[in-house]
This record gives sequence, C-alpha cells and structure tokens, in this order.
Amino acid sequence: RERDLPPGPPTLPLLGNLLEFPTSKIYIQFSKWAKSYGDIFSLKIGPTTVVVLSDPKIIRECLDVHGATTSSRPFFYVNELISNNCEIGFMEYGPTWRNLRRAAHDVLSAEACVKYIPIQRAEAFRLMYDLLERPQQFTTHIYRYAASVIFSVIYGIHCPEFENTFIREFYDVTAEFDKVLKPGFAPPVEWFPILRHIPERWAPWKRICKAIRTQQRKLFFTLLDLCEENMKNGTRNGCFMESVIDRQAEYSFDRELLGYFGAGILEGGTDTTSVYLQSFVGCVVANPAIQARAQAEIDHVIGSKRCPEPDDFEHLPYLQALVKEVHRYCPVTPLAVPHATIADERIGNYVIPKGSTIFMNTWAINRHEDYYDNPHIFDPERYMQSEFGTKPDVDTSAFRNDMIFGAGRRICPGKHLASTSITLNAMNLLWAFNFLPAKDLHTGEQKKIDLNDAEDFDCEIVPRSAEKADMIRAQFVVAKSTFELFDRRVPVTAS
Ligand code: HEM
Repeated sequence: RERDLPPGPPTLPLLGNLLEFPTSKIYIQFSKWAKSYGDIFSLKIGPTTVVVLSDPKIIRECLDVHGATTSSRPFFYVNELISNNCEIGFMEYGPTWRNLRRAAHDVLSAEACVKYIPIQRAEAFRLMYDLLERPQQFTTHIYRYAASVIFSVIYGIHCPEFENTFIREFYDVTAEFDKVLKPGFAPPVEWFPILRHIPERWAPWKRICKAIRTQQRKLFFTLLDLCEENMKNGTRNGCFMESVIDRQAEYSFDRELLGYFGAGILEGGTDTTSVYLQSFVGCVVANPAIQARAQAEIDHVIGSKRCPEPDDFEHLPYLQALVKEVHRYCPVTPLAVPHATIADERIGNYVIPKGSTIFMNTWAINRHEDYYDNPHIFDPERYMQSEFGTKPDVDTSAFRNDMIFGAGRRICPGKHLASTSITLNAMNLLWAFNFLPAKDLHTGEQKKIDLNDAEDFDCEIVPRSAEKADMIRAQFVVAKSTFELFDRRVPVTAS
C-alpha cells in the first residue's frame, strides 16, 4: 500500500487484498473493515486501488466536491465483451457519457417526469388489479409494473402481462447479465490484464458473455427498429425514443448508442424499483403493528370512498417515514455503483491515485450506531423525530434524502421517476390490501421473513374490503384508456 493511501487491511505481495475480497454481500465485509480502518479505507487488489467511503461528509467531499475527477466508472472487461461499453451506467466519464447523460436528463428530469404520472398511475392500478386477481405471483406483478412504466415512457410500449411481452425477454436477459456481474464469475481480468488473452475454448465465461451480447442486441435493436418503423409509418405515440431519434445529431448518437441508450435506462430502472417495492412489502409483512399504523393514517386521510391520489402522500407523515425506513433498512444498492478516478485526487491527508475504484458504502452509514439509535431495528418512528432519522446530536449537514440514489455527477438520473413509483404504490398497496405472513403448509405456522434478504419471501395479500376491491376493478377499466396510447401492435416477442 502506497504511503499516501488511506489505511486498510494488511496486504500480500503482488495479490494485495485479493484473496480476502468478498464475493457476496460485499457491503457487510466493507462495513467490518470500516470499523477497523475508518470511514475512508483502502484495499489493494493486485496493482490497483479500491477506496471505500462510509461517511456522508467524506462522500460529499470526494464524490460531490471533487466530482470532476471522481465520476468515472471502473473498467469492467466483461461489460466490454457484452456491450462494448456503450451503456450509460458502466461508461467511463467523457464526452460520450455526457451526451447519454444529457438525453437521460431530458427524459427523466423532475419536469419531464410530471408527464409520466398518468402512466404510472394507470400501471399502479393495474398492479393492484393483478394483486387482487392473482396475489400469489406478487413479485412478478411488481416486476411487470416497474418494467412496463419504463417500456411505455421510453419505447411507447405498454406490457399488460409478464409473459408473452418484451418484459419476459428483458427479464431473462437481465438475469443472465446479473450473473456475470457478480464477483468471481470471471477471473480477475481487470486487475491482471494478461488473463484477458485466455482463449475462448478454455474460458467458458467468454462464451457466456458472447451469448448474452447476442441476446441483448436482438432485444434492444428490435425495440429501436419498432420505434423507427412507427415513425416512418406515421404512427408516433410521443414516446421518448422518438424524440431521441429526431435529435440524434444533437446528442451525437450513432446507431449503437441509440440502441444502448434505451437499454441503459431500462436496466437502471427496472430491477431497482421492483426490488424496493418487494422490500417494502417484506417490511410491512414482518412488522404488522407498523403496517396497521400506516393503514390507520391512510384511512384517516384518504378513507375508503376513493382511491389514493398522488397529492395525498404529502399528508401522510408516517407513511413517508415508513418509505424512508425501508430505504435505510433495505437499501436497493447498498454500495451504490462504484465510481472511478481519472486523476490523482487529494482527500484530506490522503491521495487517491488515478484509476482507483471508489465505493460509497450506504449500508454502513445506514447501520451506523453513531448516527442511529438501534440501527438494526426496523422502526419508521425515527423519521418522525428528525428528517434523516438520526439521533438528536448528529451533525446531518452532509446527509441527503437522496443518498440512496448515489452521489456526484453520476447520481441516479431516474430518482424522480423512481420516487413517484414508490410513493404511489406505497399508498395504494396499504390502502387496498392487508399483507400477512404466509403459512407453512405442513406446520401451519407463519413463515418468518429475513429483512436482510427481503426479495425472496411468500406472503398472503388480502383486499381490505369488498368495496375497495370493486373500486380497483372500476379504476382498472378507466386506466385502459391511458394504456391504449401505449398498446402498440408489436410482435409478441423479439425472437
Ligand atoms: C429505487 C429505485 C432506484 C435506486 C435505489 C437507484 C439507485 C441508483 C444508484 C445508486 C445509481 C448509481 C449512482 C452513482 O454512481 O453514484 C444509479 C444509477 C443509475 N440509475 Fe438508478 N436507481 C433507481 C431507479 C432508477 C430508475 C427508475 C431509472 C430510470 C428510469 C434509473 C436509471 C439509472 C441510470 C441510467 C443510472 C446510471 C447513471 C450514470 O452512470 O450516469 N434508476 N441508480
């Protein structure tokens, strides 16, 4: 470890900390190291440097204030094989990323997102309807919701079902892609570049990457072709991809970037939103008293004679606290997405060298005893006491409500769309349903939910009254007029 680097665990010659680098739940080990080595510590992986930040002030200094040098992404060879580094989320800092980011801002800014509220509302009614009709498949319904909103906004394609639409295809290819992103899928080719030359016949992971590339391109470019065809045929429906195609020269997009632009937005927004909503459900199932309190508040403000409206959320302080607590307790991206430096950068007494990878450990902050009382307990009440849920004497000058969306120039461009999806559905779901633990078929006992893994669980979803069930069915019929605009006549799948 170079002298100016932040401290960290002892290193081995040549390998550095490679052998102790975790391959799953990395944030847990990072949080343990933060306790031993501090809120800014470093790891050596071969010749390269990894820096982990676990304090809001250091994050602000490093990723916001010094954003000009800390806003790149680490080079990821597997991603080069799959998308040739054309996707916004993985792309290194530079003019191409800036153009993609400008387009992402044009589609996802707070002002632009106001236009999508009708789509999100209609989809949220469909989600309630689906949960009413087929409650057992709730994770599929939630995933469909998140994907269909983005398919509608970007490509003008509403997907009424999970199966037999582009969503199934997108889901399959994303699941494959997620596997290759996991540490340990490929040898450490980023850190030991010589390993990139292993011939394909001895490197099955290279063949898998190629197959994913083919599958992804087929889907992404079919979507682009469809959009172009509709424009040629005079059947535009105002989706964002039409305006990107119109302004292709202004964004300096070639056809590759056109295809991967929409893909990057889909990939950034689908899993994240759906994982949050699943965690939300998991948290209320595991905490019936909290669920009941949020429902009592909703009943008081909204009642049972009408469905929730977007503006209701601001009158529901306990539900707001619950939404924040789910973000704190089950962060969708506990380590955000790693940044990388494009020049040496001095942070306090340390120098982070050019080419370092920087992780922002949101999980460690969220579970820090210095900031939160009983951080390992799920309790929205903390956010009723203070804006950031912290203990009374904590200096919160560097805390932000959108910390969960990352930091600096790479902060999530989809945060407004995501927040609307979250607030609309949080209100709807608790207004409409009781969420109960599933029962073990053999013992009849209620199954426990592990909130540290709240993506994979069963639960029972029961409408709170026959009156509300009727209202959902009626609203679903009304929502169809919004869907019609996006009910494109498209082939059932891209294949
Ligand atoms: C609960 C929902 C979401 C969470 C927690 C989330 C979180 C994040 C985080 C932590 C990052 C990395 C920020 C950084 O590097 O500092 C990110 C990037 C990104 N997100 Fe989100 N996100 C969510 C929803 C969305 C949605 C709905 C969209 C699009 C519709 C989206 C699109 C993107 C894109 C395109 C990037 C890459 C930005 C870049 O590298 O410049 N996200 N998100």
